[in-house]
Amino acid sequence: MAVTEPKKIIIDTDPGIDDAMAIFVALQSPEVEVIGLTTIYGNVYTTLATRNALHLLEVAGRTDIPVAEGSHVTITKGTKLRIADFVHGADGLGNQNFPPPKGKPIEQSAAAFLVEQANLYPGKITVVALGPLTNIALATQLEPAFAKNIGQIVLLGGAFAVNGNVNPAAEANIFGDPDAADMVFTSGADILGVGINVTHQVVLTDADREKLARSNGKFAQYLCKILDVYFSYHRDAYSTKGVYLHDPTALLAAVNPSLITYTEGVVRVQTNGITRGLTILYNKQKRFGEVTEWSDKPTVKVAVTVDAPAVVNLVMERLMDS
Ligand SMILES: O=c1[nH]cnc2c1ncn2[C@@H]1O[C@H](CO)[C@@H](O)[C@H]1O
Repeated sequence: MAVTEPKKIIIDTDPGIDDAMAIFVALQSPEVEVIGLTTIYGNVYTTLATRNALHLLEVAGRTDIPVAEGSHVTITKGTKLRIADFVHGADGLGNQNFPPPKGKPIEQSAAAFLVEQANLYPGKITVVALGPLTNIALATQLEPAFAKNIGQIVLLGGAFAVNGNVNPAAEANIFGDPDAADMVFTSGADILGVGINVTHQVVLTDADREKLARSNGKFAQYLCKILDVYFSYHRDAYSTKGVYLHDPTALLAAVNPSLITYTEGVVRVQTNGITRGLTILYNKQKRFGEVTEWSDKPTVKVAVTVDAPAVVNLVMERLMDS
């Protein structure tokens, strides 16, 4: 029997409670091999994202996985960042005051690590991007062949034909660095965008959390501790009975593409004005008579539907079986 090699993935992350969940699910997924974490601002500042990434790997007993620290500023060197500590707690991990990690990030920057790995394993690496897209955009600037060399980029970002979660126009990861997002979407890489139009269908309920709490799984137990802040944010902000599994859904779309369906088209990102961060997919159903900002740009995949019960089940199973 032919044994299929696990898919090599690099998770670009801003941990973050749902990031922690996605990282743990990835470590429990035999279909993939996590070859590195790269860090970015978003849910927390980049320095704290690095600290949390190292901490999560220590919790998992996987300090063999390198962490490369990413950018502290946007692709246009912007320093006024929007940090979602009100979603994840001031420490990004549910205000638990975890001790500082013992480990350190590698010397290489996130962008340099991404470029190096894509060159080492051309066409073989999947980047799962769970935060603003600055590091990926930097990688395309550092190495013009990056878009060609990287296997796939599965990114959590955008709100396709629905309201955003920062404001009615914009989703948080795209809003974090719209210029970088537009560069990545038009880079020519094989991209699958998973937006909140899809992830808002994937809800972990109170009953699911109680089931996690009753299990002996190491990751399930850890997550139950940090999930409180995430649940109370959702109770205040939405009328959903539970929390959205944004990052785990994007991760599982990379692990098992049959969990989602997608459409194809050209995505551009609004980079200024009141709709800064808006993602617009041109679905190619109309042949426009004139040249538009979408003309002659590379096509990407955008997720349309998700098997939400299957995603929730997989997340639960893998966290409980740890
Ligand atoms: O309401 C929100 N504002 C800002 N960020 C959010 C909100 N809800 C979730 N996230 C975070 O942003 C990504 C999804 O857009 C997820 O990583 C999630 O943790």
